[in-house]
Amino acid sequence: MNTGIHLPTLLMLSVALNVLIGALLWWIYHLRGQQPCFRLWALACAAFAGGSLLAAARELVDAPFVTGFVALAFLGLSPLLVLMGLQSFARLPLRRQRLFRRAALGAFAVYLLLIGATFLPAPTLSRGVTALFSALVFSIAVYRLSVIATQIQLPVRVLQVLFTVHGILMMSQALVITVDFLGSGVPGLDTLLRVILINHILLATGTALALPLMAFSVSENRLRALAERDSLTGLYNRRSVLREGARAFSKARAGNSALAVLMLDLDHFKRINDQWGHSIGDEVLRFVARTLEDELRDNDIVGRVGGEEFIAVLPLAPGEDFTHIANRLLGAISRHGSEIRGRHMALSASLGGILMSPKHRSLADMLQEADIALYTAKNKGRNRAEFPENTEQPAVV
Ligand SMILES: Nc1nc2c(ncn2[C@@H]2O[C@H](COP(=O)(O)OP(=O)(O)OP(=O)(O)O)[C@@H](O)[C@H]2O)c(=O)[nH]1
Repeated sequence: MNTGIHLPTLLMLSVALNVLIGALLWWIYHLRGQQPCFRLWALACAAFAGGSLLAAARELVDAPFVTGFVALAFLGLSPLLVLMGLQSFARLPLRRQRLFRRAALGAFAVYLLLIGATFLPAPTLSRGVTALFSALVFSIAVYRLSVIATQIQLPVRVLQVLFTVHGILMMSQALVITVDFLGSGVPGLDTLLRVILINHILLATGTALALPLMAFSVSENRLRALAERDSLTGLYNRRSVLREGARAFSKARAGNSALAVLMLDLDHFKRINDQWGHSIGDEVLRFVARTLEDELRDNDIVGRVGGEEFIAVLPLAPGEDFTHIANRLLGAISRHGSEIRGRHMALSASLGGILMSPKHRSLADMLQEADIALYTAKNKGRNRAEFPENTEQPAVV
């Protein structure tokens, strides 16, 4: 079977690309505060390029130790360095990182022993060992990726596919070589190995390109979370909830649909801090955030806008009564908040709620009225909700 691909050209192209990407990763390593994953991935590219060059030199020079054993050592090291980079990128606790590094070094030592033991009597078998080792490393890398980040789907999925296909390819190579070694004979072995090699080269180059893409997407996500989220509760911060709320306001106006704004403030929160300490106070704030998330829907917009003050912007279905939702929230807070981390406390909140009407020109108008309603709720004794446009519906908590 003619693959139609000139292998030496493809090999040289891939070596050149890996050297270039490796240099880029090394540069990024220095630019980005020496994040170790970039150095490890740069070294992985170098190991792949070096191993490929040495293996290719087999045709030109008669130095089997260098073009065989050393080349295979580099080619096995390359996926291991990719995995070590992923491990470091995942920001695991230091103890687990150290444990993994030791396990990786141990596995590499065993690998070197195996290729060393098989190289002289059966050089082809040592290539099978490299393939098997790479397949194992790729399987672990697929698992590691699934744990890394759940928010950024695409680049992680691309890498997972690359690793999976690469793992399967390497496993097939190991199987083909073993079957042939055991004397069963594989028809067209050379062509088969050549096809596997071509795909191996393409996949390795693809991985080198996808790794920085994945790293940047994750960093971008982390930065965005820092800029948009309240670090204590994970809810939107003031800026984001106002921005998203304003968007929902415009959408509701344009679509002539209903929208409500709720402003919620915990009652006597200072007393909780004073009595139980700040860390329990923080726990209470996290509890309220979780309660809001659980009680509200996915398309509702919720944020923490001050110490113990929260805002929710609720797009409503036709005819939906938002006062029920508001009272349900207050009920959930006082019911489930009676015990936090084993401490009995009478947690409650006050709420001001407002329904969008034609007089509101912006979200700010609604917030202003919701704030006044909240103030009224506090003045009327707290633990209640006030709705200026719905005064016939008393707040029941
Ligand atoms: N634990 C914790 N406390 C905070 C945080 N931000 C603000 N606070 C505290 O929240 C308390 C707010 O107190 P006040 O504004 O007097 O409000 P309050 O005690 O809830 O009284 P009312 O709102 O009138 O019912 C202060 O003690 C702040 O120190 C935070 O992030 N964590």
